[in-house]
Amino acid sequence: MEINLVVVNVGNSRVAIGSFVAGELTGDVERIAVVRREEWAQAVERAWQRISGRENAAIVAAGVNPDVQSALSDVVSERIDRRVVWVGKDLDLPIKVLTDEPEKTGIDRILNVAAAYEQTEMETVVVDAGTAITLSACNDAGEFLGGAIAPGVRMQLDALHERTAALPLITTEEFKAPDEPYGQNTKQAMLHGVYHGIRGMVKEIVEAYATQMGKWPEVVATGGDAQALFSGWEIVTGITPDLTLYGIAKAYADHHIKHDSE
Ligand SMILES: Nc1ncnc2c1ncn2[C@@H]1O[C@H](COP(=O)(O)OP(=O)(O)OP(=O)(O)O)[C@@H](O)[C@H]1O
Ligand SMILES: CC(C)(CO)[C@@H](O)C(=O)NCCC(=O)O
Ligand SMILES: [K+]
Repeated sequence: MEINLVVVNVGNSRVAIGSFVAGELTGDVERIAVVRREEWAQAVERAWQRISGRENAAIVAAGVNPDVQSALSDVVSERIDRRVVWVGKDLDLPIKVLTDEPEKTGIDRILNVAAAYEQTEMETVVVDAGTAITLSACNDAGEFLGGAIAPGVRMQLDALHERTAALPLITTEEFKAPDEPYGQNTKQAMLHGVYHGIRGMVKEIVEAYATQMGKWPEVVATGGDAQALFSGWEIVTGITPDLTLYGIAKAYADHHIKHDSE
């Protein structure tokens, strides 16, 4: 079956939109703030125009943000006269999820692990540095084990500024590895706290999971802050920008392989 899809990940801060044409993620992925509804609606329409004439064209989405997800469903039915195919609701999850309540585990985390495991085929930890920073682990059979949830970069920087009198706002563009050994001014000191704090957390948690697993896992990073945080770091095996979108496409392909022959 040829895969022609618009894939949409509805996050907490941004909507990510990509197109798979003949099975390949083609063209730029657009990331637009969830509040800019008209802009992301137009991006979905543009993405649809790339694939609409093709075999089995569909719009497949996943999300962790119910209000924006229902806005996406409305936009797609009004402007494209299609129904969004939702992973988890209309499509089976692509991996087995061993958490206490799988339906409450973030679908982005599940899809990240599914997409990463497809490449690694071994114990894997995905670090998603988005609005929240999540770690999500699977065993060597690709089963989702659980993980960790912590505040993301933007959230940490905003909280430091908003809840103090003296701390400045650091913009996303300013966020990078600190270049002073001790943080000799306020902004450098904040970068030391947030940048090294997150890397230290990731290292500590990966070490704990490696001990549990009895083996060092592959560590794959994704999300808006992955490059700034992890570029060139030996703990992270690779940075894959659009992991969740690959997970959405995989869920669609797996579901059809399983059900079309029935
Ligand atoms: N151009 C940008 N606009 C917004 N955030 C950006 C940008 N570039 C980098 N970031 C960083 O990306 C992070 C948000 O990540 P991302 O966009 O992956 O999250 P998201 O879309 O809200 O997804 P999720 O809710 O799934 O984490 C913020 O902490 C911010 O620092
Ligand atoms: C943790 C976030 C916000 C990360 O996007 C998302 O995966 C989510 O809302 N998860 C639900 C809670 C859980 O994963 O256990
Ligand atoms: K994300």
